[in-house]
Amino acid sequence: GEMGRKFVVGGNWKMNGTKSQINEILAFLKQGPLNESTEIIVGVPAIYLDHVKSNAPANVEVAAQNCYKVDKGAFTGEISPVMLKDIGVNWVILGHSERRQIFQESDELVAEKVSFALSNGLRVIACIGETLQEREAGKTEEVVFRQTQAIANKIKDWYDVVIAYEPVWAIGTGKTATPQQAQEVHQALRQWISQNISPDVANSIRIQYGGSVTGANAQELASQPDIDGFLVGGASLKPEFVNIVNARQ
Ligand SMILES: O=C(COP(=O)(O)O)NO
Repeated sequence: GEMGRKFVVGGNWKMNGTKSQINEILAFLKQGPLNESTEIIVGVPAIYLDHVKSNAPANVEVAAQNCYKVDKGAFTGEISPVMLKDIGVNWVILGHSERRQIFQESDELVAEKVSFALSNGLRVIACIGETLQEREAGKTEEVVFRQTQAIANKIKDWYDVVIAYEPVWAIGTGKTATPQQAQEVHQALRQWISQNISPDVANSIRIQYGGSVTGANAQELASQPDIDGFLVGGASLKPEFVNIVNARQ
């Protein structure tokens, strides 16, 4: 990728899959062919993490879709980053818009989760993005800067962080941001990072685009200089995910 940033494509399965459906996904991932120079991470429902970890191809990393901000204790239903490391899971998706919108996770809680996950040796895909209302009010940049600032307030090192910019109005809607719309936000965010964190972090951090990415639109999006990969929902459950992984040669 640009400036030596390794292209990274995440597949967020969300709350989808049975063991047999997952085995079908693993089969098409195994068949590939998957571009060797692209980093691939699949976001798996927690209950299947060990199964996928044990059966995924070597070049496919496994991520949890959430975890808590404490290592153990009386937090019924929650998952600890320590447990994820214990079963060899090295990635976690945090702050997904569905966690923020449906499960009311605040910027603060997301930032605490990111910080705790990193301090426990996990790598993080940190999700940000504006709602349609915020975009229509011209607040897109204000929102994504605020969400990134909240994380910056809690962490020191960014080398184990990938940012996923996912405009909420494009998630699951079939309404994809145009390559220009996406590039504009990615570029503004990278600029903001350069000014508010450091030029080094700005140049090296990967910023994924997410929101109705498909095999048909992935290549044009991938050609944008500040788009370093994708976080794919619906299409990651289908064989076309292979085309999305290979969108940048
Ligand atoms: O939420 C998403 C995007 O979902 P879709 O690709 O289904 O729009 N990625 O985390």
